[in-house]
Amino acid sequence: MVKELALSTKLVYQPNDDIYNASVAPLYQTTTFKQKSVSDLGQYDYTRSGNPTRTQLESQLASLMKADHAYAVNSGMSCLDVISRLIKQGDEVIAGDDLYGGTHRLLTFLHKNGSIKLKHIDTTNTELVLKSVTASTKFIFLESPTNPLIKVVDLPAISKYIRKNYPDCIIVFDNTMMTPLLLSPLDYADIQYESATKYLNGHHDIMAGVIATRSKKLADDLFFVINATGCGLAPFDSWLLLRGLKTLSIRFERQQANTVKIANWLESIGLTVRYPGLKSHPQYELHKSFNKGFGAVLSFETGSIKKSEIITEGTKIFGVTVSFGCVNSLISMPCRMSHASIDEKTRKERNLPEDLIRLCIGIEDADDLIDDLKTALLKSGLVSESSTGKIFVNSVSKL
Ligand SMILES: Cc1ncc(COP(=O)(O)O)c(C=O)c1O
Ligand SMILES: N[C@@H](CCSC[C@H](N)C(=O)O)C(=O)O
Repeated sequence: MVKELALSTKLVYQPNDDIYNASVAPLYQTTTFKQKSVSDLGQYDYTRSGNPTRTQLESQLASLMKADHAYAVNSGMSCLDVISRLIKQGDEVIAGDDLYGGTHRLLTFLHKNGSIKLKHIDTTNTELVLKSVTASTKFIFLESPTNPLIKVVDLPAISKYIRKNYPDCIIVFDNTMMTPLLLSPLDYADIQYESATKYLNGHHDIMAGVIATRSKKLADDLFFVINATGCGLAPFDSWLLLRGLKTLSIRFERQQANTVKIANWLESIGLTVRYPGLKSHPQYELHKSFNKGFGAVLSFETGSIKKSEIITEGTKIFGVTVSFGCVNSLISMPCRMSHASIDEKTRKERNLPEDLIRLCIGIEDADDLIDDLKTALLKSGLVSESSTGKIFVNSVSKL
């Protein structure tokens, strides 16, 4: 039996069949392909329908995602747009109530249009999910750990129940936070998608998304929409993503190691930190039971919007930036930035704290990052430094 290559090898080992044996897959920066005859299209005719650079990327992504079919599109939101076009008018859809703000925005738009019947529920409450899914539920949208509250969804339990009782319900999983390195969602879900803008590319220089499935029927339907709407990833962006993928494993390893160190430091000074790699996380064991790591995003509250603003704006190495997965460390206030598309009333209903700070850790030196945070925390007055250099939280005042 041939031993399967490890993901870290598959990321850099990208064989291609270039006629000149180029070490790096060539970039086919072309819109059209000449045909042998009017009736013989050949493999490619038009880049919206297919392009060799995109095919190279898609076959690598399929292998990484343990999928039979993978498609590269022009953003993570395009993935959701394509998938949502498979929903038939009036179909009931269940979605988590702590999904990424843009996901909430598009699904809510479709609901208000009357295209879908959407129920937002707390999908980290497994009992509630099992009670809420019925024969009318055609799609369920899940994400874990959630962004930005870092709550864990019991994907294996939910999948087992749905597959046994409602095999026609399509389980869609957004794996942006974990990447194929830490989780293979297709072991549990019918469709996996990821914003490749984040870790897969890793350098914040392209927008991209990936949709993967093991079902031929779903793959055909997804491809139809991608070709019909024209959201396939452009050749140059496909080429850049192929390059970014090569360092995913090494980047993510460093990002996680830094995050563990920073999460422990923040906890040690008295803050309550949301990170599934901390034993204090209420779902630490659950997360560990089906993921191979903890990721590189954490969040914490300060008890004061003003202090959160001073901390966020008071860092130097951390960029005040939306998004995550970049080699650079980023700091943000989700309610003002990435999740501002969720209105204030809904944020309140979903217990999304307005003072929440999200850290997305990069590959810099962890001690430099801690020093940067220390300076900003001291500036905000949230923490003090003792004569022996010990940092401690003063008190978490009310909002
Ligand atoms: C979890 C998650 N899914 C999907 C998206 C959408 O991806 P993109 O920005 O590439 O459209 C984002 C962020 O934007 C995200 O955080
Ligand atoms: N203005 C953008 C905000 C993008 S947020 C990107 C990312 N998913 C994150 O969580 O930071 C928008 O309106 O979508």
